[in-house]
Amino acid sequence: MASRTSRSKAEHATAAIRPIVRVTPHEVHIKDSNYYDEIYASGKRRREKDAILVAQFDLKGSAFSSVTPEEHRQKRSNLEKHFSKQSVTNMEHLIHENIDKLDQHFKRAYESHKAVTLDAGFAGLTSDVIHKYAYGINSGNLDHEEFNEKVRDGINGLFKFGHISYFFPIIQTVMKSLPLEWLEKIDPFVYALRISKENVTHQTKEFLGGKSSNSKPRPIMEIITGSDMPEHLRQLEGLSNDGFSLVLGGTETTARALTIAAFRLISNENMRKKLREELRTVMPTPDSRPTWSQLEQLPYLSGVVSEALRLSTGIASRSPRIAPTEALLYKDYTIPPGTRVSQTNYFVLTDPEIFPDPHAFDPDRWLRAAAKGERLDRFMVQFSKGTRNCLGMNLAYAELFLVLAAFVRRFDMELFETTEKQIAFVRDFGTPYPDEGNTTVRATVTGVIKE
Ligand code: HEM
Repeated sequence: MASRTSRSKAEHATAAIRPIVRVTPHEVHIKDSNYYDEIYASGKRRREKDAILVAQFDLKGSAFSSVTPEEHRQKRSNLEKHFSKQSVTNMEHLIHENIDKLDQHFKRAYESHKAVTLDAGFAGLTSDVIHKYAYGINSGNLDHEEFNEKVRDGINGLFKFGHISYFFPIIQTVMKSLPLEWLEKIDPFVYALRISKENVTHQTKEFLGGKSSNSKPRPIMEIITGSDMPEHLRQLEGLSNDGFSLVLGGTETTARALTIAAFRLISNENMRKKLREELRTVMPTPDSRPTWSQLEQLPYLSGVVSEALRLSTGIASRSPRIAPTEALLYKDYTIPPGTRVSQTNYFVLTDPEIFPDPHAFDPDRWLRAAAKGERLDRFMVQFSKGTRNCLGMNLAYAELFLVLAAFVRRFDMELFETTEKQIAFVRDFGTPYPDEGNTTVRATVTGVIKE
């Protein structure tokens, strides 16, 4: 399959005439890490998304697809409180329950000497957590013997299909009207996308009809579809698409960050030992269950999490903003109001002026920066910035801290038939992909830590 955008092609294109390039007739790209906050601004500085660009994802009526700040605020405020730091802290037990399941997989793999596919395990975990939190259902990925290798098919479908439907919007209507059995044969990824969307719509409809999940605490979608919510917000399409963006956003990005970290930690024994020693302070035994808040205090683990987020990139594609009433000033340039302006997150996250030797996974860079009083976190744009930043970032952080702590404190692993090639960012389909297939890391479990 042809790649959507080759990373190196994009790098060369923007490097040639940096830092400001008109990348399409309607969009200006500014490659300057210090200018990011101007484009992705918050507060009173009005920023909109582009209606044509968001339409490619077919998530009508959702917070993600809102164009104006007013519409966005109304939709997002409904969801936001469930992803505050406090709310995520309150649902930590859900993450722990799924870590326990992953743990059992790794212990069985140790006994059977079979290789485990870590990326599928991590995507299974993030998907099971968000399904339970948002819908109160067990999506059961971690109950499969080999995890659920197909868990990411729907997401792949969305990103790959979104690119085509951006240029040919009519194709969305065609794909929706095709019988499922035909669609399965034509494109298994778009088929998986339609199945997951139909499931989410079905669940949302049931909640809107008054069904109770009997889950404690009540799942987010049950709360926001409740009869006590304002009627104009209780619309099936918008709510289903909000639920679908949670499920989509909550799976692949965090799983990829976990996979990149796992690859580096398995490959580097010194790093693993250093982290394990630090973890012993809050995990006296391998089975200890530290809290996210305890783990966040650990400087080396924090460095590992930051490097995982930085080098996994998050969203690879450009996501422009429009300042509808403000002319943006960049050096000698005045960008007229209404222009799409973007900056690719990857360029900031690997800017050698800010992160020397940018492709090295180096948790210590965070400790060195802190000792010098440097604020590298200002350039951590993987969750974007401003009013349209990531809704689920606290959940992503909690999962990263809790899963990586258990992974390193409890197991030793060796890579199995996996090289840098399988984790490299070569193709951009919304999130980064290697040359072929998904980001994949396979490993054998060589030790279960006893003390
Ligand atoms: C490492 C993990 C993650 C990364 C790197 C990430 C990255 C991002 C980015 C860059 C955006 C802005 C997209 C844009 O410009 O349109 C975004 C938005 C969003 N993310 Fe995440 N995300 C992550 C995890 C999550 C999780 C766990 C959830 C689920 C709860 C989630 C749900 C969303 C939603 C719903 C939006 C749309 C927010 C809005 O427009 O108001 N993300 N994410």
